[in-house]
Amino acid sequence: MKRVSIIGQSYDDFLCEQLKRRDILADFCGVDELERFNFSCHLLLLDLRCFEQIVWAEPVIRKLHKHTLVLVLIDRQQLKHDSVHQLIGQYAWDYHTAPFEIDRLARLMGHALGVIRIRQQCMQEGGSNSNRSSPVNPVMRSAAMQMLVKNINRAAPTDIPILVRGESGTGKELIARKIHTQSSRANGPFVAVNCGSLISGVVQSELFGHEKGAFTGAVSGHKGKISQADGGTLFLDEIGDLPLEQQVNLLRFLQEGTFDTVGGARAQSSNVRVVAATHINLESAIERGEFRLDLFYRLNGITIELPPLRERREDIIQLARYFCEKYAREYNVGKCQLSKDACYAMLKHEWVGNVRELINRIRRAVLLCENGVIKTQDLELKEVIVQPCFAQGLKTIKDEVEKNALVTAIEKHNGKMDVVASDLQISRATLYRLIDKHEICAAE
Ligand SMILES: Nc1ncnc2c1ncn2[C@@H]1O[C@H](COP(=O)(O)OP(=O)(O)OP(=O)(O)O)[C@@H](O)[C@H]1O
Repeated sequence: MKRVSIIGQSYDDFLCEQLKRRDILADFCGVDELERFNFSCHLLLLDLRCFEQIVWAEPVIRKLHKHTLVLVLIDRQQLKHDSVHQLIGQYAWDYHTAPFEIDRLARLMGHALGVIRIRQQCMQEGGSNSNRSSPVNPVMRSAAMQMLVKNINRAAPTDIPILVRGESGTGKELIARKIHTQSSRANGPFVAVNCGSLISGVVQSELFGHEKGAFTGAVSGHKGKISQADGGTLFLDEIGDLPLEQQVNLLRFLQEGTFDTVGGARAQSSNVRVVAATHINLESAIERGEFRLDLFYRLNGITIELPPLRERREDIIQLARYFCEKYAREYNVGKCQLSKDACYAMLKHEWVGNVRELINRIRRAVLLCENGVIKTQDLELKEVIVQPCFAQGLKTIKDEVEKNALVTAIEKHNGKMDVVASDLQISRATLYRLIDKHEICAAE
């Protein structure tokens, strides 16, 4: 039996019965009962049909585990509201519009549950060989990301703890995996723990493990995440959400290398490199007394600050193309291209959900677009009226064109400089001078 959590309805007999017939168990939760909701569920159906105001929905979604898939149920006329558009664009894996058709909805859920199963399998395989689960090529073309790459290259081979900071969806976990694969521990496990989604009461057992019979229901011993990561990297995501009493235990482990399992008589040890991540301001959490200063110093050997996507707009189109290709291949829909207007709209958009929002919009657009061309509407973005901006001055415009031509040619020829120079009909010396002038990072 598969399970789905439904927020927005107290209980719906008909829906419950229909889903049960299809082997799906539904847990209903009204918006006034959210304190009892299990935020680490796998699939959430957000029923927005009876709500005029949906301001409560975003904070709920933000509390979910990041691998939770969100389906949204809405009335067609709600699609006219910007807030609903934004919510779907940023967070939804898919949506279902009324009239409510149980077959269509069950198919959608079946598909989502299938994706969840495949992801879980991949993550389990990734636990024994982390290379398999990390995306091949993180897009990092912008100057800001190139700086970051330099810092990662220096810090990764050491065992120094790293704190990755950045807004949600900027790629903190991806960076943590990159650090792991570039470290001497690359052949060991990469174990990720989302401290925000650990269920209170079992946090200590999840992190440190428990012995058989340690508490009611502990019918066998359990290896905690710290032991699982022995010889590899422990990625502590959303570290700001770790309860204070567990912060003390973690600090002890980081200082002394030992920890106690729940119900264990002897201290255990594990050899891990810790990479932690946060999207909240830990300094403010320390001032509020919610995060320990000594733990902050322990975790923060080096800080890697991931800029939000709106502050590295040079990456937007490349990321969009990367995910376009990826999903076109995955969904077997043939070649897919971005129209010029869609590119302008993406460059103007604020991307509050960062790369995760971009992925959501592109994935849906790949499925919805016609003739393999993604238009602005397919991305559910606002149309941008492009006016020639002569105010920039001719020099700036020329410089931009020159830089774009260089970057495109370098990419096209995989950094083979003699071929790039010949394609651009300039000498190698001029090519290197221009690469320096535009501060392009191009390794041959
Ligand atoms: N530079 C990048 N190139 C390719 N994919 C990226 C890049 N940055 C992020 N992604 C993808 O965006 C998605 C979100 O990234 P990730 O989970 O690492 O973000 P995060 O900052 O850890 O988010 P959260 O704070 O919500 O945990 C992932 O699917 C990741 O693979």
